[in-house]
Amino acid sequence: MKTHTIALIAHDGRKAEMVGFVKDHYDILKEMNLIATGTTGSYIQQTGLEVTRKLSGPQGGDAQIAAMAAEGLLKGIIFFRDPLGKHAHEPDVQMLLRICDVHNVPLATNPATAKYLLLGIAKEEGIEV
Ligand SMILES: O=C(CO)COP(=O)(O)O
Repeated sequence: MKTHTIALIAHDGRKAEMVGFVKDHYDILKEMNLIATGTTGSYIQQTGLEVTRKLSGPQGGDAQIAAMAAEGLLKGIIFFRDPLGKHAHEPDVQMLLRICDVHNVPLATNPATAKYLLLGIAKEEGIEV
């Protein structure tokens, strides 16, 4: 049974990067329960991975994932933010980042860090990589 859940989120300007990252780390990710914001999740599903989709970010998806982090339900979050874009739901984005720090939830905001996050979780959980 998969006991480790991670959340995947990407802003529009970084969705292609997220899909590439997911394809590159398919074998580790398929051993984990995946949660994603709505649109990011539909892209990830196209790679063949199973993912539970929450609401789209602007509709409250970041807030739903933050709630899961606060409840201790997530091993980590990979959130490829667009550092150059402006978002109507920026307060939700900031809230998610803050909740990760409050509850010491591993958070990666770029592929280089996300790789180490996945490798760390895999090692801790005894997943062969
Ligand atoms: O807006 C997002 C994160 O803040 C992502 O939401 P979507 O995956 O629905 O595009």
